[in-house]
Amino acid sequence: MGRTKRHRLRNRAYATKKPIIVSSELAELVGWMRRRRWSGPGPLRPALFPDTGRGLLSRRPLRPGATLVSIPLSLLVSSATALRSELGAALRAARPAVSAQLAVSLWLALERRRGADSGWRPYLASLPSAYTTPAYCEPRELSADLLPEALLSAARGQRRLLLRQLERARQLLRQTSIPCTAGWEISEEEFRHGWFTVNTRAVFLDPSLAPGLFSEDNLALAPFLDLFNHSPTATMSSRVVGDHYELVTEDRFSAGEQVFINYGPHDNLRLLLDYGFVVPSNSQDAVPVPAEWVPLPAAAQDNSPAGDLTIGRSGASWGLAVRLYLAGLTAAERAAGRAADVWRLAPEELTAPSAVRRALAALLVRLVRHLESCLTAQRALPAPSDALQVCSALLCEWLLVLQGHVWELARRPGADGVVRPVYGTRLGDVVTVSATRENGEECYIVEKAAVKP
Ligand SMILES: C[S@@+](CC[C@H](N)C(=O)[O-])C[C@H]1O[C@@H](n2cnc3c(N)ncnc32)[C@H](O)[C@@H]1O
Repeated sequence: MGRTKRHRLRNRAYATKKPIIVSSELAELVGWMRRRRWSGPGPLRPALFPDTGRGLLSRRPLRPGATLVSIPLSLLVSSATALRSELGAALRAARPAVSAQLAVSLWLALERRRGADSGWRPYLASLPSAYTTPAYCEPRELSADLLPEALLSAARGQRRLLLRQLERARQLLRQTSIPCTAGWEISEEEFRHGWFTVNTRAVFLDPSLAPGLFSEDNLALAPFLDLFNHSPTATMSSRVVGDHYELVTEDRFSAGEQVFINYGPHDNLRLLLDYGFVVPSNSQDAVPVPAEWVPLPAAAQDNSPAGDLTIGRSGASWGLAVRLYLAGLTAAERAAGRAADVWRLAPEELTAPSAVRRALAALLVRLVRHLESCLTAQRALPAPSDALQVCSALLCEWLLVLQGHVWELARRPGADGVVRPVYGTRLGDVVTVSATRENGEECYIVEKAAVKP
């Protein structure tokens, strides 16, 4: 199906809020798989869903224990497939050894290049033409105005990794003499498509089932099975029965409902980076706090264990609570050995002292303001990429997490007459965004404990 038709269908799905059956789009894939000993889609039917895009719908009620799909192992694409291809000799000779992801990505790019001559064409045609991981953001979108630090550095890291792997892929191709690759310098776009096809769609596979070069080789693409979308609440398992790879659900689905599987207990940042989407109200979500926003006095650094600096639905992570606690100790308290308490106190005990509560209240407001400012800058962009729009969705989810702890109470004029927001927090403190300091930073004043936690 062409891009325009797919867009039209998607718009219709969003407008009607009902799934739209798209089996015909995948009829070629299904027919091709059937000719390769696949028994067929069984109770499933591809459909376009309003909230999650293309996925699989159940045609009849499914009970816990039902086998969702059973795919012949011969249809899985793993590094073993790449090793059996004309890339095999170069992959075997590569030093240091390449990763399974690189081998499969390169194999995919090569098969796409073969076009109609590829024996895998129906599968390749079923793949999305682009993805929405941050590596698909426009270069100008990877900026500190638009993305908070944790997301920006992860996105930049993803791009650097991609470019390094592209360089290796190019070296490997130069060592082959495959007719269709003569004079071909694989482009960043071709390689990126292969890389994120693997990233967003591969399943884990026991290496003994598809022995490859790589001892840690545990990924495989599974045609049709890779149409399942993710739900954090889905429970399922995989197994190999004879020469088939199967997924078994532990959930119940009614007829006409989308059937989900579970990609793992990922927070939304991980889902965005690895798969290019976020889940609304993801219970795993936690908002990263830049380390430089919680500086530690030199004397406290020895007692600071490594740990996540995040704020989740239940409050500050242990690592963040420890840092705030250590930063809030007076010299006398430190001299009295209070820093060692961090090893035995729970997060809520660490954040109980008023100095810590006040620092946390100011931090919460600073984070809210920072995310809002990134979102405002994103919305002002004339043509944001699809990938940046998913980044916006992540920031909105993060704001929702923070809004469980802090909210705008009122707006009132300060001593200088300028009207500024005042925030209430679950810590019982009121935070005012005060005037900007000389160095340009906003300054947050914690005024009084007025709001009951
Ligand atoms: C294994 S594929 C699933 C099939 C895919 N939707 C398709 O059209 O081919 C994984 C991709 O599906 C999308 N996806 C999966 N679960 C989702 C969800 N709960 N919400 C939105 N998109 C989801 C993401 O783009 C992800 O990278």
